Amino acid sequence: MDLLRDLCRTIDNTLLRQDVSVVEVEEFVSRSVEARFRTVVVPPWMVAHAVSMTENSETGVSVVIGFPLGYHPLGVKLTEIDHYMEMGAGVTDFDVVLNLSALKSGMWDYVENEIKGLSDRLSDRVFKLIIETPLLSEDEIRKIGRICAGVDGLDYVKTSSGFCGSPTTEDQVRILAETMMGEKRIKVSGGVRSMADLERFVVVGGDVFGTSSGLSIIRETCPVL
Ligand SMILES: O=C[C@H](O)COP(=O)(O)O
Repeated sequence: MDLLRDLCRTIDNTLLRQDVSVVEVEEFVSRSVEARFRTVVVPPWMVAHAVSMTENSETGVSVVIGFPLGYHPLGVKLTEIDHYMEMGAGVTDFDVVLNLSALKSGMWDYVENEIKGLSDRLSDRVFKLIIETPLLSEDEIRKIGRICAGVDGLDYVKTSSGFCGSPTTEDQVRILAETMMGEKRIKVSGGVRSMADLERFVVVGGDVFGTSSGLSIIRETCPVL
């Protein structure tokens, strides 16, 4: 049972479908709190509700920023962040999508300044940067990995929004882990569907996992949950 508990503490259980109803989110948050998942990730307009539902539990709330495409100006992302900061410490984690358009344009200074600007604003929260590895070349993963490794206050590099059309692969995680050499933790997300997926990503360097299959993954081990 301890192993199962440790496993749940590595999972940000995610429900971000565009057409999800309030009732579905409520059921999802209740079950996630029972399972003691690390955090729940819900549509932004229901974050305040999730915060009230997770109060006094071991489960935090992650909010997504600039989601899912990431190409909002930095000022817009910061305004979004401030909106959730006002909800208090119950919004524990911020998962922010990087500006991939700037990255693909070779605007590495812009990219680095964006990450630093976000990190300054998120100094007292868990800051995860979504870099969308399925859309990046090996060189680009290495370059963004090196930048991320050098930014104080960035807690996790997260592989994918889960909305980019392709899953995260083991190779992408391995390259990222090699490049960052333990300087930042890695949240693997986008296509993590089973315990076997989770295990293969642990082997290549995943520390925590974002998945919309959290409950079915733990039910592989404990069917009563
Ligand atoms: O952050 C997590 C992702 O949105 C989940 O992606 P997934 O639906 O592929 O599990």
